Amino acid sequence: MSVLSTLLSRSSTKQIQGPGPSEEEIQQILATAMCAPDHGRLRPWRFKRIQGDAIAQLTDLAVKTLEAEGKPLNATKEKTMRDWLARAPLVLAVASYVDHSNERIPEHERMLATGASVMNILNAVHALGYGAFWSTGIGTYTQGVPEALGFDALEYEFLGFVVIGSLSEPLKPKERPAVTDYVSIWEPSES
Ligand SMILES: Cc1cc2nc3c(=O)[nH]c(=O)nc-3n(C[C@H](O)[C@H](O)[C@H](O)COP(=O)(O)O)c2cc1C
Repeated sequence: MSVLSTLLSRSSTKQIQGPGPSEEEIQQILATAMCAPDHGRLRPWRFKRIQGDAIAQLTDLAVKTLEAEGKPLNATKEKTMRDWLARAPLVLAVASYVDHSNERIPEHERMLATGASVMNILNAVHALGYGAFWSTGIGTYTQGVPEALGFDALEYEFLGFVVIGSLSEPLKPKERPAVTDYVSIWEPSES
């Protein structure tokens, strides 16, 4: 597949299963994250690899923390999340390092760089024939889950999880919006 066909055919999926990418493939996927655009070379992206038994522990942690912080999942949502994560061979937790000492580059630019690094990951996962889904569920918006992963809220903006695995069914082509609905040509006024 050409690079452009890869970019144009990517879509997010939760229809995944084991096995996950090999260690060599994981290194290739993560290397693409390091190629994201990055104002000031701040390298704000941070990832934690969560694999094997640690995924079940993350799932329990998310359920318990959401409950303890007054945002419990209902039974259906809990089951859906548990079933999905039980099939996942690899989860990446994503955070952006805030670096309060740097006043030159606004924080939103660091978050954009981290977002771009995740986009590279999603595309690399797809290029290698795997599936992925970026989620800000799984207790992302709690205090306890990011903290347990080592992403203290004072230093990091926690941006959720990328759940990765082999496709359990082929990706369905997805209808995408027309470019013209979102892009126009600027015509400067003559005055
Ligand atoms: C930062 C971020 C967080 C997201 N969190 C969720 C989420 O918690 N739940 C969800 O259903 N989709 C979430 N999405 C959307 C999916 O990851 C996915 O992009 C969406 O289903 C559209 O699929 P596509 O990537 O094939 O266009 C999130 C997307 C982004 C960029």
